[in-house]
Amino acid sequence: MFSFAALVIHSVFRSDHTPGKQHINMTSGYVDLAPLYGNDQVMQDKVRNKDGRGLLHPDVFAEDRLLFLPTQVGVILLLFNRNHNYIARRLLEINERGTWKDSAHHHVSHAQLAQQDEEIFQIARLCNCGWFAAVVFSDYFSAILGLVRKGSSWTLEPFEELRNIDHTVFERGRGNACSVEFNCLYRWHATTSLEDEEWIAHQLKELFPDKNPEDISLKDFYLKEAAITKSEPDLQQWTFGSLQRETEGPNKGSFKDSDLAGRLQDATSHRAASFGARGTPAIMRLHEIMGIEANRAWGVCSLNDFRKFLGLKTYTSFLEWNPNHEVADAAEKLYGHIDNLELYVGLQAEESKPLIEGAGLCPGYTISRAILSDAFALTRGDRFYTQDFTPYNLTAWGFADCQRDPEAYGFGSTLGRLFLRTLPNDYSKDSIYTWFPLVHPESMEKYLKNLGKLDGYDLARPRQSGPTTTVNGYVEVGQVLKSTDKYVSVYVERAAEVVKGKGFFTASANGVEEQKRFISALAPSPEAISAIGKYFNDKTKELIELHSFSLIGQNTRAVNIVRDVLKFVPLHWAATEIAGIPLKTKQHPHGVFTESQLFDMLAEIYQFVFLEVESANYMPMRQRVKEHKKNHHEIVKRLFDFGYSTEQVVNSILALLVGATVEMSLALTNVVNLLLHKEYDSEVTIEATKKVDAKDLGSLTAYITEALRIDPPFAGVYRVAKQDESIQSLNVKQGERLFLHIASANMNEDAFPDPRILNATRGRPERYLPKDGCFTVLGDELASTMMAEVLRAVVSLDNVRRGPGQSGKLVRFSDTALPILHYAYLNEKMLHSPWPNSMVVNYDVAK
Ligand code: HEM
Repeated sequence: MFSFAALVIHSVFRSDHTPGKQHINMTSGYVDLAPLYGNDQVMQDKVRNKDGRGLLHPDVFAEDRLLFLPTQVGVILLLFNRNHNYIARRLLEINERGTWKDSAHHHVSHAQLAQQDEEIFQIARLCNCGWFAAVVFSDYFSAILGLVRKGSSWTLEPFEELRNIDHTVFERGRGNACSVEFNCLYRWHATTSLEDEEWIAHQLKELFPDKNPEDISLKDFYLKEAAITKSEPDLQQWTFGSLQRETEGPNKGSFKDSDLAGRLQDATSHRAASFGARGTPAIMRLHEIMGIEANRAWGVCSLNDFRKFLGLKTYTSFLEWNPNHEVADAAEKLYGHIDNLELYVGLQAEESKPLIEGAGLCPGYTISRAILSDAFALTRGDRFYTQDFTPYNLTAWGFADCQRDPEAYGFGSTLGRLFLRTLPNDYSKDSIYTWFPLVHPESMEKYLKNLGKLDGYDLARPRQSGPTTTVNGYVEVGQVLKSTDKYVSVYVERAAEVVKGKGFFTASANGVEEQKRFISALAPSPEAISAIGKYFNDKTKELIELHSFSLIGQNTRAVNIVRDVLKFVPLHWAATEIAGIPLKTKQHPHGVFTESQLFDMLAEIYQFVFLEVESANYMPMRQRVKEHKKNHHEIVKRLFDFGYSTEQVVNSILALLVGATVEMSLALTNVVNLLLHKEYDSEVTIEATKKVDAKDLGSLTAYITEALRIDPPFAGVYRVAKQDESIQSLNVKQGERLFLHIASANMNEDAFPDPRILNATRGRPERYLPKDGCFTVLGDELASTMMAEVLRAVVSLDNVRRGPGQSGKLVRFSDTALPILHYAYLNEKMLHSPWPNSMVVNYDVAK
């Protein structure tokens, strides 16, 4: 808590220590992460890597004063360095305006690189500052106001547009200058924990080995500070708190994740001290003298003057200010009259607020009253958080990414999301250390117990999880996929978290048998398979017809093939034909769910069970998915009405609904996208487009197989090894988590000569890696037939082609942070999602 506070104050204060210049604040006075980015161009240039991607050097920051603070202060700031780089990488990958190029894959001139580096860097910086402010207004304020104890995710909204009573606009974004009084009331040295106190003692011993702490003078201190500043090494070499940078490997130059997490978790488990008179540790005597001297040099007002200014009652006696006789007497002896009580001492030694219901931080009342006004003024006055805080300036994704999320776990925690993003193997998805890092774990346990929410959290310190090994080789991937007894998926455990009882066959231990039984009931004969195929062909044509619109004066029609057709064909079949859930459409207004509602529910279940969920989203999504199951009483009821009698069958239907719809839609999208390949920037060459014969089901199926080799719906799958094994160069250990990168393995030159050529007549079907997803759920024949019939309907359109400009493109990007997604898309909230939502095609009709 107070280490984060130290970051806030270092963002807004940097008093010059040069004699005669102490009144100068050398930083901006805004919550702008100046300790990370520096206060001027010279310093900013030192932290930037400038290779065209807008990145910072790994694990650096600009503020040398942090090297003298307890280690965890610098560690939190390093996480903001990592967050900057995460954001910058995503900005380039998403490339919303299409103006940047990745120099790893394209030739880019120096001038262009410099310009794009500047653009990406500045946007990432704005977004990262948005994150910092979001932490201030979530975790930090929640602790200050005591909201976290109540389980509330409410917070102050200082940035909003407000009106005065006479309807004029209440000012915002008009600038800020931090007051000296704010500097004075924000010196919270009394809260230093015992562990940090020891750390300061140790540090002073190192700086002044020959002196007792009480003998160190201000002059000694300033001289030492100046000498250290002069001899500072390059900031890429800085280390602090005995942390060591890695000297080799892919993380060269960075600190070890586990070291950083260890320091943070230690700090969470250390108790802060309370505010109030005689609370500041003796070892910080000098720091306090500096504070008092600075305030006198600035000529600040008295405590009573300050209270008058704030509209508070002035004190009439020392005892009223602090009812502790010893403290009041001492102050009276020094200052004579209460009106003479100086501001610094008056604020720091005022009686502190008792820890009672509704109380939060518990400093003295005057500090607590003033701090919020100041915090409000300095953030609301910042144009970057008000008028200029727009999707235009931050990009749509960046703007969405840095919003405080009241739905986030930990009652809307932002720090938890930051930890899971930047230290993914060292913070766990449900630990209280992750979601309430500013509160002592023992206290948090009590609060959660009172709220009846202990169940949702793990009280233990997070355990480290091993990193995943990515397997790219064709032979290795194939071998692991085939050895289903030696390498298991984690779907079973995932499904068990949200689906009660047996029968969810797509994620169950004996799923293959169950699946076979189910499919033989569904499609017992070749005729039955043909009939289902016909349904898919008819439905595709029907949806195309329904959603097409004409272009004026031409015999051209257009349809959003992804949003209105491919997304919903499999859904219609599974919902209405199998589960008996009528969909709510224009023609059937009394259906149960709209197409999108059902798609979104099924997509979330699919993502939760089969895909990788961004760690910070895991717990909220788990909750929602459980709710979907509950809300599914309608589906379930209908299934029982339909004649099913056991939970097992209901679960089987759900498994089918989930496994045969959303992923098939994505696969179809990729196939159609390749089919329309023309005029599209791609590395793939299409050899056999003309050979796609709408009349020949076999040719359509071969085309689909080849298209999905080149552009599979997901990049790969996860497996866990049940024992040690060596496969060619791969040495697997029992318990190791493997990510089988199927998309890479599919590009193997030996198995598929000229792998980037889409050639539907390759033959040698055994060379294709085992198909996953809907092919496993429905069986190869049924799934292939369904998809081929959809494709047949699309290729039968006369002169089918991409819609003009952006409308005809499948806008997507690779997201290296979620490797399982071959491509990611921006959803309607502008956050990344595995599911596509738009691509327009045009086709001709007779006049
Ligand atoms: C426990 C570790 C800390 C140490 C060792 C420490 C040390 C110092 C030192 C040496 C100064 C310079 C004094 C001066 O310039 O007059 C200072 C200033 C200051 N400290 Fe701390 N501090 C710590 C924690 C905190 C915390 C938790 C806060 C409040 C949230 C805080 C607030 C301030 C403020 C506002 C200043 C004035 C900064 C300026 O004017 O540039 N400090 N501290």
